[in-house]
Amino acid sequence: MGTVGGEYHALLARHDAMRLRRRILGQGRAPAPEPDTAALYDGAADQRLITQYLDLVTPFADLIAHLYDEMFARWPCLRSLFPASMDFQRVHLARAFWYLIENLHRPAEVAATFRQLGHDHRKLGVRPAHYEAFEAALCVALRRTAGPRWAEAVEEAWVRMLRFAVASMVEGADAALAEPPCWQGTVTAHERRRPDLAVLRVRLHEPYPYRAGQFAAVESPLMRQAWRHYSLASAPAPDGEVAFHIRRTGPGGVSDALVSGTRVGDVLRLGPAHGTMTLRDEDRSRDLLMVAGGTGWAPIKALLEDWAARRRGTDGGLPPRSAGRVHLFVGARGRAELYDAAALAELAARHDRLRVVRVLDEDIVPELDDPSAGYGPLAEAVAREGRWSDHLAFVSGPAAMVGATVARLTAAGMPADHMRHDPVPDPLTPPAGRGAT
Ligand SMILES: NC(=O)C1=CN([C@@H]2O[C@H](COP(=O)(O)OP(=O)(O)OC[C@H]3O[C@@H](n4cnc5c(N)ncnc54)[C@H](O)[C@@H]3O)[C@@H](O)[C@H]2O)C=CC1
Repeated sequence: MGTVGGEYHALLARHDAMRLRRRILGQGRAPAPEPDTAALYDGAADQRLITQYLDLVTPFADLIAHLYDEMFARWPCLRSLFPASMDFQRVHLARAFWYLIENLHRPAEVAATFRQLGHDHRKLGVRPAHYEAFEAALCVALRRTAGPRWAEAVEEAWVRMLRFAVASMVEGADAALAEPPCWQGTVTAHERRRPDLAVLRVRLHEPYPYRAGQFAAVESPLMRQAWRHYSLASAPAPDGEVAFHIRRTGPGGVSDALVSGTRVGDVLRLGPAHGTMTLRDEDRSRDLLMVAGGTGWAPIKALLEDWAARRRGTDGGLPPRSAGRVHLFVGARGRAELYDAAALAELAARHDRLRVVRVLDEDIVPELDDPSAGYGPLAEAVAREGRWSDHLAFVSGPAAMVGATVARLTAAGMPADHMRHDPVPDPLTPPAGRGAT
């Protein structure tokens, strides 16, 4: 298989192109009916069996260590598909196991999640044969971790669960055959706005499909196969440039590489864009509430650009119509942390229907006798400032801030379908910017 570098990916690209060609040429023939794997799988039965014996293999740290040891010992060439540091990978796999086991009684939902994961995994260069190696290593690791009380029937349940997830991943990857597994982009600007924060502009080499408010996995050339999620901080633009707001959370991680080690001219790789925190055509005349904490401002900025383009009718969608108002709350711990103040001021000056409220932690005096004071200052300021139940809300920032704001808005009568935010916590993928070291 060689390395995960250019040659291997070029080979995969040729293989995908051949499969796509065969698919297109075969289009005249009636496609074979797809079996509905989710409807055929009795996930609830496997869930019961796996759960009954779960204490033998949890916490998953040992199981996962044995699994990777076994896999890399038997197939050393697979090591190059993984990043140098496996820490994040281990956490990610433990999350995936927990998600699977807890949701196996809802196979359709699990299948949808894993189809998306399969789509996203194309960028790693993963092929179906790799999943077979993973399965063999998992069986060895289960036996080694569980010891003599392990039962064959439980292992079979684990294998069925894994094959179900893998079948969904392969389906997701196949459905995306017409698009590149990842996109390359050259850094055209790198502005250090704070010692720990940079704003990057990246020009994609090929058209990159995404919508304002979405996020994508990003890889730095300094840390191959270590991908972290960040929001696209600008709406799609004709010049093919995108922006990212990256905060370094510690030394030696991907965010550190992007903030401290990246220069103009470097080439980054992006995975496909995901996320449902987007504006839709039917939202254009609605009043919007936008709440951004810290670098959670990145997708909100993209959404505002999208909103402004829709108002002007330059988004290529429906003709312009009288837009609703936008109330934007931007939270930061202190004045020095407001890293995009000039852009905020410019937006506020340009749009009469946009009202901007900056909320600084240090300006807020907590009310000690308020039972909800623990919710945090930004959420409190939002709740204090108005009645929002008729608005459509977009909330982005630290998970605790998003949770607190959503709780406040819900308590004030805002229905769940009036609020858009990335999942908190996300079942499988750490959301944009999270786990960024
Ligand atoms: N970089 C990106 O593209 C994106 C990043 N994010 C997430 O946004 C977060 C941004 O972090 P920072 O910039 O360090 O924000 P921060 O820690 O400086 O806080 C920003 C705001 O959130 C509030 N806040 C912080 N912790 C809170 C808590 N426990 N409860 C209630 N409110 C709280 C603060 O009061 C402040 O107003 C990260 O968790 C990141 O994962 C989200 C979307 C995109």
